[in-house]
Amino acid sequence: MPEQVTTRQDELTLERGRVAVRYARLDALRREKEEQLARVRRTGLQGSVQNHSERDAFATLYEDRLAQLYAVDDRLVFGRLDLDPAHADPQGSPEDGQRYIGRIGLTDEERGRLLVDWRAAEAGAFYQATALQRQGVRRRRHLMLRGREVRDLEDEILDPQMLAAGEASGESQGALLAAVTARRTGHMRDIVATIQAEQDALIRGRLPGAVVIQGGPGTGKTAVALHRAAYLLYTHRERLAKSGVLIVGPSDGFMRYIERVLPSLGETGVVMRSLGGLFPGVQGQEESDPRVAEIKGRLDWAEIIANAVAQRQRLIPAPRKLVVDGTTLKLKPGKVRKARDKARATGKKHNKARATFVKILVRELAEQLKERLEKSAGSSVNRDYLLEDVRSARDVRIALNLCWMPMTPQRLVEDLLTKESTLRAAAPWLNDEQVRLLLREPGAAWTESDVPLLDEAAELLGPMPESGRGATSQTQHERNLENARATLENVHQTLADMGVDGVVDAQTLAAANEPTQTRHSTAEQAGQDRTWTYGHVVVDEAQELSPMQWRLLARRCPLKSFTIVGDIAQASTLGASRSWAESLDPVFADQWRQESLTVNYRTPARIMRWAAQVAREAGLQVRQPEAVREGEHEPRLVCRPGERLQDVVAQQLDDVRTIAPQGLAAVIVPPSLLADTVESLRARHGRLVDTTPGPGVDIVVATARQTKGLEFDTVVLVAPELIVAQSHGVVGDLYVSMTRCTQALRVVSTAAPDDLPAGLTWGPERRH
Ligand SMILES: Nc1ncnc2c1ncn2[C@@H]1O[C@H](COP(=O)(O)OP(=O)(O)OP(=O)(O)O)[C@@H](O)[C@H]1O
Repeated sequence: MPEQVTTRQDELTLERGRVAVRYARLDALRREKEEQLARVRRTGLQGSVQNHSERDAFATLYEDRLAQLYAVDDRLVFGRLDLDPAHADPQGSPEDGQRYIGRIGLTDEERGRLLVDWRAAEAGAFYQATALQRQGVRRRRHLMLRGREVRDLEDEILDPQMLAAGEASGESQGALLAAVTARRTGHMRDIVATIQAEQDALIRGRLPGAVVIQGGPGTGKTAVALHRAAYLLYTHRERLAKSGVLIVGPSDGFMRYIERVLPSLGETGVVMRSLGGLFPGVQGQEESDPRVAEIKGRLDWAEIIANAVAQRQRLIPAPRKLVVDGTTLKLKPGKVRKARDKARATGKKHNKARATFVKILVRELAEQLKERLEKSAGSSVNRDYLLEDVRSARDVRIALNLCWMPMTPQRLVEDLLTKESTLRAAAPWLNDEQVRLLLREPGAAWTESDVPLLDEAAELLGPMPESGRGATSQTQHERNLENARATLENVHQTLADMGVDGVVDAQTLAAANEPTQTRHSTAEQAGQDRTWTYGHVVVDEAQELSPMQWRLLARRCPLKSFTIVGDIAQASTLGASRSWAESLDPVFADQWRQESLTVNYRTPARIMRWAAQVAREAGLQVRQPEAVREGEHEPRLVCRPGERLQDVVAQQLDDVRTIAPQGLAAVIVPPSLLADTVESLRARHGRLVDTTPGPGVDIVVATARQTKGLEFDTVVLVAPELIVAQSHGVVGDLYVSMTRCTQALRVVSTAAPDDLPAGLTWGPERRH
């Protein structure tokens, strides 16, 4: 035994030295880039526009590279492959036949390979090789670092000859188990060191087309989706750096939970948005009534919005008198109809087609004016001089606006949702109850289910007519873009000569030249532009999306290159689909494929069995994923009819926190109990309690909906019967809540056991 300990110590010492070499190279590169950046900035503001563009292009490049070099500091290196000679790096590495895998690729001064980026093809074997299919790998070594320090290592021997030579095999579960049992912080961590083979195959899947990844709770769907985004950006950088990748999640809380994963993988160029944030300038809040969300999610809204727009192109029932410069003219119904038909026939959007409508009628009115003036003056008048008089006359403006008003999407949707007659006219098939549910007070905050309606409206209305200033700046923008393109040809050659990697595109550079704007990256520009089309879209918790939300997303990526992850059984919205085909066929026809993930890395098996039982009792078809560990703590149902609910909650929370004293606990409540529970627990625990995870927060109190996608060490789930009732009988929310913990679960209720959702009370060991 002492012999083995010594060997292991030797290996650890060896690896510490080698890892230190890689960090030294990282530090050297940072210094180098910092100096280059400082030098570029020092070049000052003199010179031509072209010089500025070049300087800015270099500066952007160095800044991006520096951000990446700083982002990968934590656990830079995590793996080593020992290879058969035939598979060794042709480029060579300082340690012959050994390949180190890390967050980014690094080479030394002699261009020897110090570190292989985990996304490179040569790193694939680290995740995929098995004893049966070695892919040239003799040994796979996991290096476990904390910060820069190598704390431990773990070997997996795949080559039988090495085993025969006395090397211990090891199943390499240690790194994985350490990762899945680690304390939760409220922020998702990357899984780059322990990606499993079935996950890796999905991460490296091809770019075109739509893939939906179905998996039960905790199977790593979110992790896979994010690592796939990083992989695609690395592998298809030329294409995706210009068009960008959009990542969509269910809520802002969820987006905060995942926001650090991609930067830790060295990627910052993605646009991340919750469903409520997909329309620039609007932050839609959660729709409080699920029935309203369901109605607004129906595909009917494409027709309702189209009707509403068409109804803004009005006819007049009888001739209307208009005074222009003291002369009375007549706006005739037949002429208005003709102008409307012609404007519609242009096929342009409402705000643009309006110009045709106005032009025709102004011309017609000018003709009338000409005739009148000629009659009274007895001499001929040039109609062209009269056009401006007619156009700017107050009566004319009012009359034409009433017929064809330029309109913002916000105004159109606001009118629909606040004026009963407008709503009924656009959607005559809605019944009284539906109309009652939809109507709201003017000025009410936008909700996330309004967002696709606004987008639909924007699609049909088009931008508002541009002011003169806007038009000029558009021309200026085009000029800048042209200039940027010319510059780039020059710059890319210089960069290539210098051996610097990275991409700057013309859009980014053009934005840099626009003095009134702050400089925006591709991601920032994309996020602010509704009509931006992305190269790839990642959708998480996709089972919740309504048909209207899918319609919006399809518009954001006409190439239909999507990674969609979700779990049909976790659906909790009223209109959620019962199958992927129901959701995806209307958008992707047969151009999508389904994959699945089968192993739960979060929830212990003993908790998962209980959750699956509850789901099945409610008629959900759940395929219980195999859990990586059984777990140490039996989940408990604490049913105390007649007691004060908040007392039981407080007591169970204290109890469960002893299991993971440093950990993150969640108290998951039905919406009706949120405020009371926060108040009661704040009175006991003060600032440790909050409604979202954050620094200094040990206890998160939230509804099931708000905890979707998140995870905690321990969970106290309160009043399951109310959670189901307040989701209108849908059991998805309860199922989600039961699967959020990594260690221990308590389900607390003061209702009679018979009133609890089916499946919760089975197994006498759960009654306490
Ligand atoms: N290969 C892995 N190595 C280490 N941890 C992993 C691995 N795969 C998943 N995990 C961890 O398991 C937990 C669950 O992952 P994730 O949130 O991606 O699952 P999910 O399928 O999206 O869950 P849900 O649908 O229940 O929200 C996370 O903490 C994640 O980091």
